[in-house]
Amino acid sequence: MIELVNIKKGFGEKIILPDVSAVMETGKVNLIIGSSGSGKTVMMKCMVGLMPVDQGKVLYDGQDFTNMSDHEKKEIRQQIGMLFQGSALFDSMTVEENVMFPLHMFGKGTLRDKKKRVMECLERVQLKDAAKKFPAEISGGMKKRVGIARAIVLNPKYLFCDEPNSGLDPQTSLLIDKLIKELTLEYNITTVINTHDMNTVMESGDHIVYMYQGRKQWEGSNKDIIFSKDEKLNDFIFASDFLRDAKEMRQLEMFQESNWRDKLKKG
Ligand SMILES: Nc1ncnc2c1ncn2[C@@H]1O[C@H](COP(=O)(O)OP(=O)(O)OP(=O)(O)O)[C@@H](O)[C@H]1O
Repeated sequence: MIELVNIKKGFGEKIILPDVSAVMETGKVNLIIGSSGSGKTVMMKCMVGLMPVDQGKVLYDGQDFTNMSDHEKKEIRQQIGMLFQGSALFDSMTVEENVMFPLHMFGKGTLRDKKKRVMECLERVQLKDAAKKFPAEISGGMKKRVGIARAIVLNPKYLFCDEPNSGLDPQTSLLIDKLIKELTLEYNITTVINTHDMNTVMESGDHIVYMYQGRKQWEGSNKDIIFSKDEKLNDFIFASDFLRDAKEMRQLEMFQESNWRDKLKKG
């Protein structure tokens, strides 16, 4: 579990996150959503320590990351996997070498053990056959999967994904979402995804934090969204007439489920 406690972050006079508190839950896909400029990336960078916070703290399973020594921070960082926007693979390295990279940096054990672990991860993302290829020789979806294999190679407790679906077609996006969700459950990872993708929200949003102008405007699950009365959230998620209609249809379907009265009361 990752907790943000009263995080404040600004640049000069400009305050981006005035006071954010949120919990990223273990074994769940936690999504940070919000329009452009709402502070999602700044929040994620504060969480992983790429940006120092002005006030407040970030706790990793109860440990105060914000006030740790560099040595202690390094230990937490080794438990963090990151999937960057655009995959950020090294072009001059093969798929296998890209996935090996974190093991060379931080991993213990023999070269043989490391190679075995790399192949396990490539197998998990169904890319064993592409091990000797270079990034230029594979598709965007495959690159994302290499990025995922690299992010999980050190068995992370925490996984951060920045816009994992950017540049992918809807079908490939769904496959990537499914893979991230499966890995999250399989290894009980605290996964945090920064996304604009509404498919991801509706399919993978176990826990969603909606940011509006640097503040946490709403939080809940993909099921709660259907019944949310928060106008800003509704304008953001159900932006088109088509999606508003789809929401109403889904509400009708869910009304027929047993606990609909509770959902309505909750809002
Ligand atoms: N290093 C920086 N220096 C100054 N301002 C910054 C810096 N990084 C971000 N900002 C500002 O913080 C605000 C929030 O930016 P952020 O990148 O977090 O938005 P976002 O919600 O991730 O947007 P997008 O969805 O477009 O990626 C923006 O106004 C941005 O200009």
